[in-house]
Amino acid sequence: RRVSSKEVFEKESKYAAHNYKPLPVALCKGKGIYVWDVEGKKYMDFLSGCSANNYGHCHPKIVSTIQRQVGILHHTSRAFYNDVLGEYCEKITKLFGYDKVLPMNTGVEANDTACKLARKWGYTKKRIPVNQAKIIFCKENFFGRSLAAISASTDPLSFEGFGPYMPGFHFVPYNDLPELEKAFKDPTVCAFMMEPIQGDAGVIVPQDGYLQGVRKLCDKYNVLWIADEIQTGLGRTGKRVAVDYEEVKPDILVLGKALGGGVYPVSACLANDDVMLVIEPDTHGSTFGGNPLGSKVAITSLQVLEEERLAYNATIMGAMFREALRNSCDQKILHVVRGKGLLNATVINKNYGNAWDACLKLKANGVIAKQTREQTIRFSPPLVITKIQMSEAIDIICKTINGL
Ligand SMILES: Cc1ncc(COP(=O)(O)O)c(/C=N/[C@H]2C[C@@H](C(=O)O)C[C@H]2C(=C(F)F)C(F)(F)F)c1O
Repeated sequence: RRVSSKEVFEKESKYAAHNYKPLPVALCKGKGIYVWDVEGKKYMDFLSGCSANNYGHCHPKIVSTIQRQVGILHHTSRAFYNDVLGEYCEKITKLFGYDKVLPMNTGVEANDTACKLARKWGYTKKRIPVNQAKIIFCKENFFGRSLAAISASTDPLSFEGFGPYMPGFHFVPYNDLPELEKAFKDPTVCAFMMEPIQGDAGVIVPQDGYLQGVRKLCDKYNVLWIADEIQTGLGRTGKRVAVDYEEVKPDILVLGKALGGGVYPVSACLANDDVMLVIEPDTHGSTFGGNPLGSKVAITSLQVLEEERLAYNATIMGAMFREALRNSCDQKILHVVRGKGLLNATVINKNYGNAWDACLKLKANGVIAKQTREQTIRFSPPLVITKIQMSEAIDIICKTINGL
């Protein structure tokens, strides 16, 4: 007998920490953009596992890669070499145009690694007095849930009750170059970490030219630019990485989520030798970072991204999505549609209820998505979505929104 949704909800509530309040849907199967719940109901996945499932559920090439490699060699630690890591490092550094990669597992680990690299570079190359290095973050940024990451958060939900906080972390408003320049005047600043589009903040797209402005200011004040592309990277915004929109290169590029094909935690910090080589043997690492199983999956995920031209598909499908919602949804109810590629969000006018209630109604109509803020719904389907599937989803979303 298959378990019921109710039993799934109860068991998880009884035995799992209550660190989330999931949408009440119990999934048991996925294929492409579709998922099924335990009662057999089919949904279109418009969250893509927080943008880890860019390639859709159970992509055949990714599934066969992990099935094959897991039976050959899945973990060695970095105490020894393995025949996959070098191949993966060559592929990812050449694809994104950096000298080297430091392989980690989760997004927050890679961002933490980027901060360690930047501080070490600050002391050895920018001659910042030891333990005085500052890193600048944007208000409303999200880089994970670790103690360092929440020290770089302005969202009480992320940091309240978990102090004391990491010293040397300071804030500027997002999308504000004059404020950023003021902060850079402090010679102890070693880096500026930001998301090219702020995800958790509700898909906040900065003005055109912001990224070029950041690049110029980082050059002028000898500050490392860390771009957190864990959510925006790997085709999600319609480019290989979102910074490609302004043809600028960060000093440290951080990737994660979809890098592991949605089947295995793989994250990465990419940098050139003048930054990367400040880390010497045995001064940083992790048990699973660079393991052959995750590395093999990452090779395949990068292949799929390129072969299936998923960034281009995200551009086309994203434009179709925003166009349709702007034209077919009642503007009284839905007055904002924003994003790039297939990273989009809408804001529901609070006279028509909140985003959570809207997501419950979307679920009833066959689309599952999640709110990021009280009134904001993020829509981020897998990048493999087709025109027919997108038009079907648009019909459901518009019907639901107009019926709020
Ligand atoms: C830009 C960026 N940088 C680093 C990380 C950390 O990566 P991680 O350590 O999780 O692998 C994330 C992770 N984002 C996830 C985590 C999840 C949760 O509730 O924690 C909420 C979710 C999320 C947020 F926050 F915005 C979204 F993707 F749904 F949109 C991220 O988005």
